[in-house]
Amino acid sequence: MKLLVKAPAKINLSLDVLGKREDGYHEVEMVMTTIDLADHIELSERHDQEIKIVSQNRFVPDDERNLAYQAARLLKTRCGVRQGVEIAIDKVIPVAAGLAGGSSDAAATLRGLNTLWNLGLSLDELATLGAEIGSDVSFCVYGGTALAKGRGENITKLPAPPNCWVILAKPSIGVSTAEIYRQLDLNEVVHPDIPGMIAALYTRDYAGICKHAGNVLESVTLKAYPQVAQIKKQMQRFGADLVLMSGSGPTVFGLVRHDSRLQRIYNGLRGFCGQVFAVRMIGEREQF
Ligand SMILES: C[C@@](CO)(OP(=O)(O)O)[C@H](O)COP(=O)(O)OP(=O)(O)OC[C@H]1O[C@@H](n2ccc(N)nc2=O)[C@H](O)[C@@H]1O
Ligand SMILES: Nc1ncnc2c1ncn2[C@@H]1O[C@H](COP(=O)(O)OP(=O)(O)O)[C@@H](O)[C@H]1O
Repeated sequence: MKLLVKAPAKINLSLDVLGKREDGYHEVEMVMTTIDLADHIELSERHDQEIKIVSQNRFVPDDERNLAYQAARLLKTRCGVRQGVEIAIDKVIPVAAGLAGGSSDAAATLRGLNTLWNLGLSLDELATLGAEIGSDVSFCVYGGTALAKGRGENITKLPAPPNCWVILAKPSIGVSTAEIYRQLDLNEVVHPDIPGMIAALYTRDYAGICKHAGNVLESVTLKAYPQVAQIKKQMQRFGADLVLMSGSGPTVFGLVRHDSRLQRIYNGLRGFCGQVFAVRMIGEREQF
């Protein structure tokens, strides 16, 4: 039997870091939302016990370093599953981009195998397991829009943002999340107004969302990679309503409501930047 699962990317509308923890991670508060840019994962039953990763993308590891592999191995061990699986990843989300591509592949694998292997686990149980794989996996298990606390695994559902376009610009560099957190100096950052962002989501206030968005990791990535700061400036100049880096970067996203302005920004960035996408927010939890 085969099963197709969608693994959508996320953007961080807000990302605040409150402090460093004893376990080496940082205490965060993030408002995250899923967007309509997704990897496609095909899960096929195998009659041996192996987990096999197949992907055409040379940046995607095909062994146990792959987060989807780790998701399958975790479910196999915890639920005592004997069967194997082939996980074919059709990679659309740029790798190491701040868009949680690997985390979303892991989350989609957890959801998909829960069905394929008839395990009967709830989304909450899958999200708890996901946290063992990576900080962003729990959010990706649910999708939609949420406040993420702790190291990212403590999820509270939020209303979807009002409908708008998201333009993503990914320069041809990859960024190490661990390295960006390591270089963060909390004395230097301006903390975003997370309660303001949450209130704006509840009142469907698009201008309020743009006003209260912020990402403290920009203080590191924009300095270390001037091309990211330059893309941000370009997108602002082309007239996006909000321009912000997603996660640890290097992807920069812009929000716009009007099609005419979307065209102008999209055309202006193409040729100037490695990869450019124009997508919709999903915002709501999907039925998986
Ligand atoms: C920055 C964010 C924002 O959504 O996303 P990305 O830019 O990776 O997409 C996340 O916090 C990333 O989540 P994720 O990529 O799952 O991180 P993990 O694999 O758990 O951790 C990678 C490394 O980042 C650091 N890390 C991560 C999360 C956190 N709350 N504090 C940290 O200090 C740790 O050094 C850890 O070893
Ligand atoms: N399924 C996967 N897809 C992409 N990258 C993966 C995957 N599994 C593991 N990785 C590794 O995770 C790292 C981070 O990739 P990714 O999840 O795309 O970025 P980010 O954490 O910035 O959102 C990459 O360097 C890659 O080697």
